[in-house]
Formats: sequence, C-alpha cells, structure tokens
Amino acid sequence: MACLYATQPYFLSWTFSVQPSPPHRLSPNCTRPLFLSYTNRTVNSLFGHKLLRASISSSCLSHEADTTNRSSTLRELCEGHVPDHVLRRVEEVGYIVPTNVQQQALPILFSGRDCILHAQTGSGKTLAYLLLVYSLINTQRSAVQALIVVPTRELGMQVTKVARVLAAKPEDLQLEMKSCTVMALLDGGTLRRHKNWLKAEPPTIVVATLGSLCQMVEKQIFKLETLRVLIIDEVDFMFNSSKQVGSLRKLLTSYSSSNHRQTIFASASIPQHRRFLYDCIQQKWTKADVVHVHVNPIEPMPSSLHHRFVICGKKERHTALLSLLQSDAPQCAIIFVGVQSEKSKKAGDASPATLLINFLKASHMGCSDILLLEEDMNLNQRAASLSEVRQGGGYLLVATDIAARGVDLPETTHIYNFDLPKDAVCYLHRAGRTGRKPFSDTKCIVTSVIRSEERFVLQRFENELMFHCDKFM
Ligand SMILES: Nc1ncnc2c1ncn2[C@@H]1O[C@H](COP(=O)(O)OP(=O)(O)OP(=O)(O)O)[C@@H](O)[C@H]1O
Repeated sequence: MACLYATQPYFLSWTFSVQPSPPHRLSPNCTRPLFLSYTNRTVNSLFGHKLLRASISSSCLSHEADTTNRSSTLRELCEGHVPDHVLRRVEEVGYIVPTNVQQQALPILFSGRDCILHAQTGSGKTLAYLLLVYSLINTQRSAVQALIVVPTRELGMQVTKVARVLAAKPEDLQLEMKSCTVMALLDGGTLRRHKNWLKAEPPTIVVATLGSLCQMVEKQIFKLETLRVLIIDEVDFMFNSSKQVGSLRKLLTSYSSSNHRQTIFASASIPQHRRFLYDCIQQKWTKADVVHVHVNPIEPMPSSLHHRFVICGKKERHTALLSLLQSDAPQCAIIFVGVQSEKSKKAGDASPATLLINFLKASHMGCSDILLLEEDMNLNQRAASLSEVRQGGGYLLVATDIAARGVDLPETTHIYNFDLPKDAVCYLHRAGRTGRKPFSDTKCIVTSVIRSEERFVLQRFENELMFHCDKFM
C-alpha cells in the first residue's frame, strides 16, 4: 500500500474527513504503521495513541515554560552566549524585556537542540532565532555559518534588515573586529552579483528564498557543510506550497548529513504539529531530541485583537468598506483582497486590488497614503510600496495574501478582510499583521466584510482558532 503522507506536502488542510476510523492495532516494533490510508482525523488520533507517542521521545513533545526561573531582561537571558556588542545593539534598538517565546526558547536554542518555535503572530520569533544565530557565528571564519530560509522576498528583506541592525558594530570596536555580513539571496535579485560575493568573501549570514538558494546549492557555489544553523521561517507555509515543498525537502535532507547542525523551524501556525514533529525525526530533518516550544497553545490568536464582521450584499461591498474606513478613521491599516483569477487575467480585466484602490483613491477622503501590494507588480514596485509604508505617517495598504505572512508593520491598528481568506490559517496570519507591539495594551481591530452566506465560513474560522467575532453595524 502506498504511503500517502510520505509523498504529500504537509498541512494540506485543517478540515478533517468524517470517515469512520478503522480500529488501530499498533505493535511496539512498528514505528510508522497505520498512516498509510487513513484520514487526517485518524492520524491525529493515532498521535494520541500511547504507543506512537512513546516512539517520539518525551523530551521532544511540547515544552512547558519554567516560570520560576524567569529572566527579567534579554541581557540576563543571553549573557555568556551572545556577544556583548550584539546585546548592546539589542538594547539600543529597544528590546529589553524578553517576550514569552524568547523567554521559553532561548535557553533551549543556546543548548544546541533543534527546535520548533510555535508562537502567536507578532510574538518575537525573529529576534529569538537571530539571537541564536549571533551566539553561534564566528566572524573570524570566512564561511556562511547561518542560513535563514523565508517564503517571500518581502519577508526576506525584513529579516535581513533586522539581522543587519543587530550586526552593526559599535564605534569603539570598529577597527578591532571583523564585521558580520548578511546577504539577502532573494528571488528577483541579481544572482551574478551574489555568486561573485559568495565566491570572493562568503557572508556570515544568508537570508534566502528557496528559488535563488537552490540555484546556488546546485551549482555548488553555496555549501551547506559550513552552516552551524539552518532556520526555516513560516515552515508550514513552505510545506503547503506546491512550488516550494520539493526544494525544501531536498534542502532539509541535504542538511541532515551535516555534522554540527542545528535546525530551527518557526511559525505561528503548525497544523498537525505532532505529525510534523514525528516526521522531522523520521526523515532526520531534526535530531531526535528536537523540542517543540509551543507558546499559548490554547490561544492561537493574540488576545489584543478584536474581531468583528459586517454583512452586506455583493454590490455594496465597496461602499460598506468606505463607511467602515470613515467611521474607524484608521491611521495605518491593511485591506486584504483575494487574488485575481486566471480567467479574469486572460480577459484583461483589472485585478480586484486595483479596482478597490481606484475606488478608494476616488472616494476616500482620509489623509493616509493608499498603496498597493500584489504578486503581479514588479519587484521594484513591491519594494517601493513597502518602504513607503515603513517610512511612517498614515497608510492604507491594499494587499493580497503576499502581505499576510511575517510582514511586520507595527503601526498597523486595523485589518480589513475585503475578501475572506481561504482558510483559518490564512485568517490567523492576516489578522496577525496587527497587534505587533509585544507589550502594548492597544486593542487592534480585524473586520471582515462578508455576504450573509459567508457567515458560516467565518464561524468555522472562529471555532478552529478559538476566537469570537462580533456583528458590527
Ligand atoms: N523583546 C522585545 N521587546 C519589544 N519588542 C519586540 C521584542 N521582540 C520582538 N519585538 C518586536 O515585535 C514585533 C514582532 O516580532 P516578529 O516580527 O519577530 O514576530 P513573529 O513572531 O515573527 O510574528 P509572525 O509570526 O507574524 O511572523 C517586531 O516589531 C519586533 O521588533
């Protein structure tokens, strides 16, 4: 019988089939027995089975926080691991108190164990894994020592920026130290320049998207053997993407034979995480004592978000959004729209995002800049939109799901789902583009503009993600 789960990407869906489960008979010698033809629900119930659970070492199951030993500052948590000049930079930037995920994960990361960082959107996973990177690298060594893989160019640019901010040397150390260099090896970049750079003087850290990275690995310009740490950010997204899953599995398999390896996966959503953990060990993508740091498992959605919905007819959606914008008067907001269908593209129609932005420009009287971010824009236009947004002042960003993962625009206080997202995971990440100031009490608002027949879809998201959505207007 073919092994269904070994050949399919992970995290295909959170929607379980309702087929009745056959009785399970597991033998202690059989580590991967009955996954073969069962439904997702069956697999989940198998993971609840004590024999199968026993096959995953108990230490790799979800890590419980030890609140008795809580460090009050990031410095206390990192001293002895992260170089002092990096900690000074961390403090200069304003990161003083660790967030929950940093508090729980950093001791484990510094111990050298592989780790799955599973914590809410905006909880500070990036800083957690970058501090690990800075604890491991040796700038005297001329080799790529840390690789961070991200799903999109936009997220790659953002992570590169944070890594470079932390790498900046203080003035008193300018001459003494060799700098830590960070390369952004992102799709759409000039690969020839990167090739020369990698050959001439390898950067210490590389932030990459899979397309560009694979080209460099295949040509043996980029060698995985020198890496001390591999980080895969938004891991569930990459495993779920038919374009990326093949390359990701290949990369993880190649890296699994490295001697001094440490592998970190990060995301706010890892559906079926026990199965993922099990497969990480089985496939040797991680060591057997991998730790799953799961922060707030019973509350996947940040509590600082208030969710609401408005119901309107198909033809009134533009005006409904306009009146929402007028009553909320948000300084900084993101409006998510669906992607344009292939049929509509072929017919030469304008995309839904373009139609909406034209409407808003013609009718919205607010003082914010109205900007667009969608897949079909060229890469320079995409970068220009995001950098304008980041420059401060007000903005209304009309975006497709390209902006839903990882993008950090902390000033955003309002999210509007002009089109409902395709599933609960996507709702979680869109909503998570707001509420991104870890120690702030400000309530941020997520509003979905729906038709009455879509109410049950939203209800399903509420059930899956355990949040409540109020009717508005
Ligand atoms: N210790 C800290 N103190 C204050 N702010 C912090 C701290 N750590 C991170 N932040 C800020 O929190 C915000 C969110 O961090 P980050 O982008 O790492 O979130 P994330 O967990 O990766 O979220 P997502 O899952 O959405 O990608 C950023 O603006 C970052 O600067």
